[in-house]
Amino acid sequence: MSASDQAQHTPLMKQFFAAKAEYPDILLFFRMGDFYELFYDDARKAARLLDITLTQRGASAGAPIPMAGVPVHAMEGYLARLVALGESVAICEQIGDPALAKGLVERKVVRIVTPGTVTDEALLQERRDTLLMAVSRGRGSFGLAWADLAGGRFLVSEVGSEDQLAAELARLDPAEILLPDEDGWPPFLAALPGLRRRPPWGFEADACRRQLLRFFQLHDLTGFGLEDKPLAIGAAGALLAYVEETQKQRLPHLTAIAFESADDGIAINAATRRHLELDSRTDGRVEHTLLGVLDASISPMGGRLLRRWLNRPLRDRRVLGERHHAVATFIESGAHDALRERFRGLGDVERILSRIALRSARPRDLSTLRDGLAMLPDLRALLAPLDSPRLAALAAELGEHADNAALLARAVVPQPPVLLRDGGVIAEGFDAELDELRVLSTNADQFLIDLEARERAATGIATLKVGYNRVHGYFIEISKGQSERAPTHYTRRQTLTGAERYITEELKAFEDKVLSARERSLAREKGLYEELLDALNGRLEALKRCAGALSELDVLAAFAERAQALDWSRPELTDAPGLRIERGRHPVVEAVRSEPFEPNDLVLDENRRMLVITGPNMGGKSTYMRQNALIVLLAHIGSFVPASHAVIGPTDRILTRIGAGDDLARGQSTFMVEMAETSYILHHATAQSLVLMDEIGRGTSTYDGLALAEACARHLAHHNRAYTLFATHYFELTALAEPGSGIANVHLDAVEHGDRLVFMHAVKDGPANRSFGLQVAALAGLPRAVVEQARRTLVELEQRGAPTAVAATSPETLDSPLQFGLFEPQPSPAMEALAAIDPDELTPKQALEALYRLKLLR
Ligand SMILES: Nc1ncnc2c1ncn2[C@@H]1O[C@H](COP(=O)(O)OP(=O)(O)OP(=O)(O)O)[C@@H](O)[C@H]1O
Repeated sequence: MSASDQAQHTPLMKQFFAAKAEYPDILLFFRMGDFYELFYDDARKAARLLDITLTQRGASAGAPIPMAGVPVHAMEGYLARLVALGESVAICEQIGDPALAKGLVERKVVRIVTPGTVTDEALLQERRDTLLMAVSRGRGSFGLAWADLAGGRFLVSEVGSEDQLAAELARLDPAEILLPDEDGWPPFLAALPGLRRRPPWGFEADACRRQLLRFFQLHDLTGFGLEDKPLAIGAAGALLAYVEETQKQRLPHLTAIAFESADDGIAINAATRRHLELDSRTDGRVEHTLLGVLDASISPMGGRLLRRWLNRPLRDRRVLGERHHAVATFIESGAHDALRERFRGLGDVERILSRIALRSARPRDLSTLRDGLAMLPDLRALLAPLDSPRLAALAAELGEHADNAALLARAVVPQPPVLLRDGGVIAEGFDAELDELRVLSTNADQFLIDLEARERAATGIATLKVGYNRVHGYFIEISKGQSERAPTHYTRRQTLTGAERYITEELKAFEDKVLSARERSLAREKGLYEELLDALNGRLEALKRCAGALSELDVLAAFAERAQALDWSRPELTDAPGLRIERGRHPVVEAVRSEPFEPNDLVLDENRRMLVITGPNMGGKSTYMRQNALIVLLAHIGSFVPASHAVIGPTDRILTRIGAGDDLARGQSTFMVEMAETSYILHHATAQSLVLMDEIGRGTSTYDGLALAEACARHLAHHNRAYTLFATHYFELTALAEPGSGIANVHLDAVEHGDRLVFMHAVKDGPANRSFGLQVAALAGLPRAVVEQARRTLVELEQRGAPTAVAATSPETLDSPLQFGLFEPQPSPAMEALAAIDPDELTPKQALEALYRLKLLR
């Protein structure tokens, strides 16, 4: 629509176009009375996304205007849906009172809601961070900044490759991503929801550095460890500019930037995260995930911290050792039960503090904070006798906060109303002036009752009433029939069908006094509330530390509860390379199964780096592999583990290749995905990595698959020297386990009981001897005729001697290329003789002689 077109529009639509011009890319909610209306393309888009009716509004500039609207009272729900879809919304309000406005009421965009910057309780998920992220780019490397505005956290990092960028995006799962508006970004980024392109100069390091210095009021960024990190600075600056632009207010709760080094965590790439189903399943559901089993935290902030920990296992054995020790201390003392009981009344202190900083805290936020702070002495007393360095440190971090607790206890009524608007939040006795104003307005009721009685007596009209209405104020009401008897000093104020309303000098004077007292009392209360927020903001840093300590205590207490309830044990993290797990279990499979879970051991060390795992389908190969990865992961977040004992050496990465469906969205076939993931593993696995390979080569023809699987196994064992669990259906690979090769065979088993197949689920040394593929297929309900046909084909194949053994593997031969010739039929004199015979040329006698000759050649 051109400017000249717009000139012909109605004044209202002109106002709309002016507001829309400032926010061309996002939806504009335009307040009109009890509705927020959307027009033109916004209306079409909202109608589609929110399933609301697309209508038309009159005509402007000669054409009807497409329009859709949402009622003001239901706005939060619609906003929540839009931000969940990655959409942003500018909210344009009516400024001033429409009743008083001459002509068009003034309107202004007062708030911008974007998926990554929301802080309203109603728009956030309780137990999941909502992150805004910015990504900057250098030569082959990237700077990342992410902020959790609702939690008051701001972090940055730098990564050296697209793969690492993808891994970080998968880990952090931001709701909104800011990218410089340039070409050449990897395709996986373009597909993410909540993507927002920003001018590239906004990511420029020097300008961003200045901006950060201004925002944090610093002289240099060394305190944040950022001085030599231009990419991180560029991302942080771009992020901050966007936040300031959209929030239109101060952000005192962003007090620092923390640099997160990738080396501090165990690297887990996007595929591995998906395969291990840490906090969501491949089908997107969250039940039956590791988080589902592990998260026994009570407060929402504890839940969020636990999820953060789970997604970033650490390598620092000192930190982890302290966590394990804290969990053990809880279990020994039983103190976690009492602590958890207290936490039930805790509330989301972390987010409340952010709302206090952003000045959007509601009265009940303050009472929740008050009750939380009042708990601190009790919590500290529970922690005091415990002998654990981490718990002692957390008790100190909690702080005293006696002054804050006392202030809130004095200031806020025990159960405040939802909104400050109607008053009644600040407690009696907190402020003398407020108390006085309140007495005035409360005494009003008695005054009116007295007045009514007096006037009834004076006039003799028993039905005379004193009342109040918002437009006309106080009045004396006399029914029509009696109105003749109204005294002369009554001035008529309003005539109704059945009654007349009057005012008197006395009532008017009273009205002025009371109304102003009520107004002043509300204003006073608002002022006091603001002062209260100021006071709390002055102590924000210490309060935030307290919230952090509360969250961590909640998580550690939850670990203790889980360890006890599920019979998990304290893992041992050592310098010695390798992995020894006794009676390990899969935490999720165990939780879901009704029958008992069969525990299994695992030993991997310098001389036993790879296990080739064979066994029937459904035998438990995948479960066994994953349970070991999950045990390693749990140990590295500070949790106990589902095993009777686990000793775990240094681990830098967990890498998995586990079958999943086609990645049709990215146009890749199953085999392509399989090979891409395998390639990533072969390029990244080190001698400290734990690698799970499940059925490599299954996605292609038998020979190709076998050849690839074998070559990958050799590479992992010899070049990467990673600790590898290699599950396969190719029995040929069991031949890799030669003495000195560092490779060993283990297998799972099943036994047939008549028609039934019983899976033992126990991992035993050595290769499997049968696959039971047909039995499992029959169990799965394949038609009997098909299974019978398959059985006949199998017998034939076995008689023909289909692929059998791979060359024996010794360290010397590990490097040699795969010998394809092994799989081809060996030349045999009998076969050659047979090929030379033409049956049509032979007499019966010659045929018989030929047969005798062939028998001799065999
Ligand atoms: N140790 C165990 N104890 C009890 N049940 C188990 C155990 N391991 C596996 N199971 C059960 O067996 C099922 C199949 O296990 P899993 O998927 O690991 O088999 P698989 O050998 O990888 O099969 P496939 O080769 O078909 O992929 C699991 O869903 C689980 O219910």
